[in-house]
Amino acid sequence: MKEQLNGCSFFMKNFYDNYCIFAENIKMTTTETIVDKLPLMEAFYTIQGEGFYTGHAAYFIRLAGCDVGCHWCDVKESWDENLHPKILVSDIVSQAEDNGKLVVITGGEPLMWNLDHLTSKLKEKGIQTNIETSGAYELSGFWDWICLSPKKKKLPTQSVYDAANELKCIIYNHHDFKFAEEQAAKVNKNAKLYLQVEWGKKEEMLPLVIDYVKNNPKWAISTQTHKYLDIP
Ligand SMILES: C[S@@+](CC[C@H](N)C(=O)[O-])C[C@H]1O[C@@H](n2cnc3c(N)ncnc32)[C@H](O)[C@@H]1O
Ligand SMILES: Nc1nc2[nH]cc(C(=O)O)c2c(=O)[nH]1
Ligand code: SF4
Ligand SMILES: [Mg+2]
Repeated sequence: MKEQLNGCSFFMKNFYDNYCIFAENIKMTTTETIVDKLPLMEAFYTIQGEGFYTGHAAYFIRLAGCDVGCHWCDVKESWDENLHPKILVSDIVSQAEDNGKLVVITGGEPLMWNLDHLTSKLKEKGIQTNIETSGAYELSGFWDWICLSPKKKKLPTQSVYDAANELKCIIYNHHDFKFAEEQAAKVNKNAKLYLQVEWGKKEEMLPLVIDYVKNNPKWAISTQTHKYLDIP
């Protein structure tokens, strides 16, 4: 019996050691090989124009690639990742270091890529990491602030509903108010709630958004202030 137990614990220890080596290898592969480069459309230092951080200086890193297909998207040039160069994460981070203390990762849909490596390197440099995402892919990365802007065409994953700090719903038509309420019911209860009018529909829809927020004060208005300020 004792021999059997000894054998068993030897087996378990061996299994555990091998598992740790296996897990470490996977970690190394994802960190070093798969995501040492990311498709970058542009990076620019500006003022956050939307949501909770409106008005704060921020360095925007716009990763390329998106398959969600919003017909009113204001950055369709980002959709095809093949049109943009793959840049070393170390170079993206060193550029960010020269441009303030807050980075916003956007796109395209940034969560198409595993963002663990990029965000851990930014955090190592003491930079705050915020993300703008539709939530259509599983959450990766280490975040100080997550802005979830859900889209009907490709709904968010549970991982993003659970971790979001703000929910920013775009109002293009009347049905979008209903969709916004459905999304508010799915996001974690601490998330701040914003309605943002679709830029091309603001003359028609902004008065409705203003009335809606006055009648439903759990919501606040987010406007694309950078477009009024005529900055990037
Ligand atoms: C270009 S998207 C990139 C990040 C991510 N794909 C997403 O949709 O959240 C950045 C933000 O702009 C919003 N947005 C895009 N086009 C817009 C438009 N025409 N009017 C208002 N907001 C818009 C998105 O909903 C999102 O909150
Ligand atoms: N100034 C400024 N603020 C922004 N907030 C979210 C943006 C985005 O495109 O993700 C954006 C942007 O493109 N410019
Ligand atoms: S998910 Fe974001 S980047 Fe993709 S089409 Fe919609 S607004 Fe544009
Ligand atoms: Mg924008």
